[in-house]
Amino acid sequence: MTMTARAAGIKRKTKPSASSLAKRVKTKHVLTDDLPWKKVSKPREADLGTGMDGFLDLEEVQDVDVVFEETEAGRVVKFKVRGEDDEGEDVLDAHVSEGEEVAGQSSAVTTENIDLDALPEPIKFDTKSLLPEWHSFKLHPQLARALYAKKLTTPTPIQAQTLPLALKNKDVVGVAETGSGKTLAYGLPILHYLLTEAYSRPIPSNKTRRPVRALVLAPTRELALQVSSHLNACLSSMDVDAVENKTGDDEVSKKGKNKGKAKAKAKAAETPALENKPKHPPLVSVAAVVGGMSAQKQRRIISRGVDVLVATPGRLWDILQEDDELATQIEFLRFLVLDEADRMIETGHFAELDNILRLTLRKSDDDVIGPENKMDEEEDTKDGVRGGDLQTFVFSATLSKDLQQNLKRRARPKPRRKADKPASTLDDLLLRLDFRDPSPAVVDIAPASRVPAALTESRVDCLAADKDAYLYYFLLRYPGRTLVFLSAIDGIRRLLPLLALLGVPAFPLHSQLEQRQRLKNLDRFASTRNAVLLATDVAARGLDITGVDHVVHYQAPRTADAYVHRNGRTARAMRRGFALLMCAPDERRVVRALMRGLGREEEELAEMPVELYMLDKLKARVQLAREIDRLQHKAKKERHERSWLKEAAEAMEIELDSDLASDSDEDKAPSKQKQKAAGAKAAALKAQLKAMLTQPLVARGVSTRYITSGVRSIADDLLAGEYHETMVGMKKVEAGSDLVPAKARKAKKRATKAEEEEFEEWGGISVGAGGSDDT
Ligand SMILES: Nc1ncnc2c1ncn2[C@@H]1O[C@H](COP(=O)(O)OP(=O)(O)OP(=O)(O)O)[C@@H](O)[C@H]1O
Repeated sequence: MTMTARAAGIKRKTKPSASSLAKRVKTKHVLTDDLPWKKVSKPREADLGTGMDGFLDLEEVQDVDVVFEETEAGRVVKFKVRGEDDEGEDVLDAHVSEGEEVAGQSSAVTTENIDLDALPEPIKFDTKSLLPEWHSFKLHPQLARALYAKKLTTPTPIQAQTLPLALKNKDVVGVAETGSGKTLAYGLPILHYLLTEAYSRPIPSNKTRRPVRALVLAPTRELALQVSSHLNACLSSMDVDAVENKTGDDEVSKKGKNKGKAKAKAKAAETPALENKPKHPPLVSVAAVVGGMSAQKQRRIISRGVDVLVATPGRLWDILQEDDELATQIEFLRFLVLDEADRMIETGHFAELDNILRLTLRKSDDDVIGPENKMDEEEDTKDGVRGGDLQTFVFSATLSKDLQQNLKRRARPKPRRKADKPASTLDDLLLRLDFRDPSPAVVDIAPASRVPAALTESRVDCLAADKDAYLYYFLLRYPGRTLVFLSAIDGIRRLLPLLALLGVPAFPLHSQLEQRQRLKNLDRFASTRNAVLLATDVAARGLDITGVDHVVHYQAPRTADAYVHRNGRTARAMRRGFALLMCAPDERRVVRALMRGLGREEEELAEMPVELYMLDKLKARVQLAREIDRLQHKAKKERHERSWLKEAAEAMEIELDSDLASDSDEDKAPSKQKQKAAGAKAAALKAQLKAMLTQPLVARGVSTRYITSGVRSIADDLLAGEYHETMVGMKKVEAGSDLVPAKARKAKKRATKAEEEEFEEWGGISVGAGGSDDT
């Protein structure tokens, strides 16, 4: 019989192999965690999303009998693994292995045909000629190959400045603008160290539990999964090879006469043909441990041995409380990283973070009992820093200058006793970090304004009640991938059906969604060209979503740091990006304060131009969509209340009063006729909206019949390739290219103050039921 198991809520049945049944001779009892789980590919038809390592894994197990045994404690389930021979654990390991990859981690693979005493086959890569700008760092060839394959030919400034320090064992505090490559700034030195170590010792058996050598703590699950997958990508040789060969081919076809040279280059990479070689366990493995996903599976992965553990503090602390061995390993870490440290104290996991960090503090010599399998420590010292000791990296785009100064000045902390009070602020926490380095290096290359050079900022002043229409205007006016930040989940829930009715593809992302759904929505957003992600600040930090064109602050963020990080989801890795701040009259003070917090003036933000004539047309659509949504919401609520009442009465075996059971009472339960009428009204409004949506939106003074006539000729736009398909008569331009400079805006404001006041008094459209701003 074959047993199937649930991983993140999915079941799958598989048949046992005929051979395994035929050869069945022995059985042994094991725990669920020790069963030979094997990853299977995600079924496409299940629409589970792609591209997020660890998002949802499906595992199956074969040749396992499920046995129910009566014990004193009651009936218990036991699993029996059938084996072909009597080699116990070996048999189990061999099953676990084949081709398994879990949570972005290449896990145990069969060690059959592998000479465990041999050193891993060295990798060669000609960094000097293929990646000259990385050459001086002398990174492990496997990393150089990965960088080459990913076409990361030049280190970013933060990488260039922190790598030499980190590679000399120094503790590093790195501050650089969002999207500037901080992950690799700390990831490369860690992987370099671990790979160098792994290639200089015999291939490890998959039976020994390797200790965790590096711990990366990140504030959100998505960020932890992203970091894990980012680091894994640097270790995945197969991927590297594929792209590398492709790179060679591309060069051949592109350069034509340089054919021979390009081929020689590709050859210089000297990619070992890995496909037909026996596989050994990964020499360095990276895995993520985050909440919202199977804790059992994460424990299993850790128990198999992970070199780099990327974790959110909450889940890691849960696991640590039950896993003494892991707790000991954390005490003897080689690398500790706090990614987005300043966010971590806001997430409600501060206590867990503090607890985890306490494990990394130096103990008095009497307390120290190293883990059995602790690697030999290096004894060399570079720049006064002893190798082999814990090395700490703290990275963020926003760490205050004061804090950096304090870090530099700080005295070496004394080991703390357990009874010490926990830290309560970021400064407190960082100052209590046990840097082994007497003078941690602080590299702060964030621009003073904290605005990446490639980001264009802008604002639009509008009434809170008009924000939906302004957002809709923006989405139609500047198509692209837009990330909209709201300050409350209610706001997302309200806006989502509204955008759906208006035909705008939008996905939600907030903490009350299941993790599976969160990752799936991220995936869908990333793979849909003109989509909207409606998110709370859970998406503000660290997320590296390819091709986010715009960030919209539907509500002003509460802090300057939040503003910086939200904006940082666009304009990453030197790509252009645009951020729009929607500012209602009652948010002006907040906006002023947050701009001051950035050392800037409120007026510095240029204004996004809005064609009021076009906006009015959109307001009519929005108004209608709100009314439909209100009717649908009301009908749904009534249906839900009635069925709940009925079910409760049935469960209690009581009869409902006739006025509750029947539909006769006007106030409490509308008649079927009333319901029907409401349904018909909603349907009629929907038809009206549909008709509206099919009508072209034509700017004032434009003739669609005679394209060369009218105040604005659309023929010119057509010829110039600037014809806007959705808003006819408006130029198709990138967001940010038509901004009104702040000074001009000020002058205009003075001149038209009276006019503006009139506009504000008019107040735009009214807010339907449940349609208030969720701030
Ligand atoms: N040397 C490089 N050259 C080009 N692109 C790079 C380089 N290093 C990293 N990148 C890319 O830059 C993007 C942003 O990197 P990363 O997520 O590490 O930024 P970050 O500084 O951590 O941002 P945030 O502050 O928002 O967390 C990623 O897509 C990454 O692949």
